[in-house]
Amino acid sequence: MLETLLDDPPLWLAPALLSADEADRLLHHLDRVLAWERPTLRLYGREHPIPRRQLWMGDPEARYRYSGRVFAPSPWEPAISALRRRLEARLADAGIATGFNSVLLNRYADGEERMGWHSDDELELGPDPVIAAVSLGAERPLRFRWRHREGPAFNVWLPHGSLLVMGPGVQARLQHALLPRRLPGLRISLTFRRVLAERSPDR
Ligand SMILES: O=C(O)CCC(=O)C(=O)O
Ligand SMILES: [Fe+2]
Repeated sequence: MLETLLDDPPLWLAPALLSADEADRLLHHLDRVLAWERPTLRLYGREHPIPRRQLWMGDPEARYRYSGRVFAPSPWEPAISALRRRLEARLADAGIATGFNSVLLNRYADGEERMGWHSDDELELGPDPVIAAVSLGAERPLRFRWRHREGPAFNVWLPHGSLLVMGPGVQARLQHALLPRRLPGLRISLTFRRVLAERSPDR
């Protein structure tokens, strides 16, 4: 069920949170119904469209800062609320407390679309966040590297319908990226988070 990929800090994978049928249906549903956005990032005074599409969703108070801007989340879409309940139940069974109140959805049209190196270590996530990532569509590797070169970089391949859990310490000690690859096919990921209201930006 939950395989341990790394002990310290903990990284867990459930290769089949969803059945292939459920994952297919959810992929096409989300692709069709969501109002996907392609915001721009400001880098050295120039605006660059991000190399993927995305959408923030969550409770109204779960405001989020991203690239110097504050986002108010879209309201929960029913299929995503259902997925949240299901993965929270699965994690509770494994003794992992969550309380997710927001999710970042990422849509990669093909292998060219990507996300660069980062840690999800924004202040509003608190010091040791647990982040749960559901993957749908094309199987691609999430690449990890140690911030202080404690070990070699490694790939985690994320199958259609899988759940990857980044436990306490993963953001502090590692970075991750979805690098471009010559792979065809749409991929959507959902990264569930808990934004702490008292740390949430108020503008
Ligand atoms: O698409 C992925 O699997 C990675 C997404 C990610 O790192 C994020 O949403 O912060
Ligand atoms: Fe991330």
